[in-house]
Amino acid sequence: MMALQGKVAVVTGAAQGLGKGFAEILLQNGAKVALLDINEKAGKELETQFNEAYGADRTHFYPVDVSSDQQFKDAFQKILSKFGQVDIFCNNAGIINEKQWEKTVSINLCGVVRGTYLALEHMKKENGGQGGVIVNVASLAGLGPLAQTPIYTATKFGVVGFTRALALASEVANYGVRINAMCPAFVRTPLIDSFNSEEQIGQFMGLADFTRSLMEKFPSLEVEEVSKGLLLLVKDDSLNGACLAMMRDGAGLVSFPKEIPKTPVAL
Ligand SMILES: NC(=O)C1=CN([C@@H]2O[C@H](COP(=O)(O)OP(=O)(O)OC[C@H]3O[C@@H](n4cnc5c(N)ncnc54)[C@H](O)[C@@H]3O)[C@@H](O)[C@H]2O)C=CC1
Ligand SMILES: CCCCCC(=O)/C=C/[C@H]1[C@H](O)CC(=O)[C@@H]1CCCCCCC(=O)O
Repeated sequence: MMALQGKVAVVTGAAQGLGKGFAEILLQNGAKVALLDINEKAGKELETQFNEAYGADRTHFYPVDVSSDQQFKDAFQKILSKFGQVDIFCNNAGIINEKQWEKTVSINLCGVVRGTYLALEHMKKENGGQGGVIVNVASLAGLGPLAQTPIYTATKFGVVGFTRALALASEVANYGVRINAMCPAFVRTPLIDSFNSEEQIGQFMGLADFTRSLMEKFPSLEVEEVSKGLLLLVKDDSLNGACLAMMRDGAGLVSFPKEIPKTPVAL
């Protein structure tokens, strides 16, 4: 089990919702945490709140839009200057916006790739790094389709595929870095209001009742429950390439088929 005392973590989308919960559980377990978010006001307020609760200088906020390469790189350098190292990197920032779908891809998928490559470059043993762990936040919608949000679904399938491929690369090439994904069902955060917003859902608003019925099938999780899942993926040294599915009735590591299950067809 990886001990978190003295480790340095980075969490994107940390100003509210799941990111805030992830940052807090890492602080509670002894890590220092760099908070990254596009929302500067909420981020700075959270920095003050966390430093008061967990000790001065345990946390610092960096304003970053994960869809900007430059902002991400500049912040990473500042984090290294302040904290000296990065051991844990959680790519959590994400949005639902089917209307501005290219923006959604740039944040949910490209943002995860940007953060992962920055972290990997620093952590990789072949570059003189100390190893570490990266956790990418996907969704249950990265394992099965959510009809109301095809672009969101595509980005989350992308996050799962990217994570699994890179985890395999890390194993084969011995990077010394573990890369895992989280796939929670609905979680009680401001994000789930998006399903009722025409601004964000656009042409798929007619499917709102369908999503509502799914929410009955997958009752919302609380941030604190999902945060325990992050801690597991960070601490358990045996996990690389793992996808943790989390639902109200329990969590589990997803078993992916070794062979493609298929029904034969005549061609
Ligand atoms: N709430 C839910 O039902 C579920 C959420 N997720 C995923 O969890 C992650 C976090 O979601 P929530 O906490 O629910 O959302 P949220 O909307 O409560 O928080 C998202 C945070 O990300 C920040 N953010 C948005 N765009 C950004 C950008 N370009 N750069 C930096 N920060 C940015 C926001 O300012 C906000 O602080 C997302 O990736 C989401 O897809 C996964 C499964 C379920
Ligand atoms: C271990 C199991 C994998 C099971 C995958 C699964 O159950 C997928 C379910 C989806 C189903 O195809 C139809 C759905 O809508 C399910 C996804 C529910 C997504 C909740 C995501 C919420 C969010 O990201 O905001």
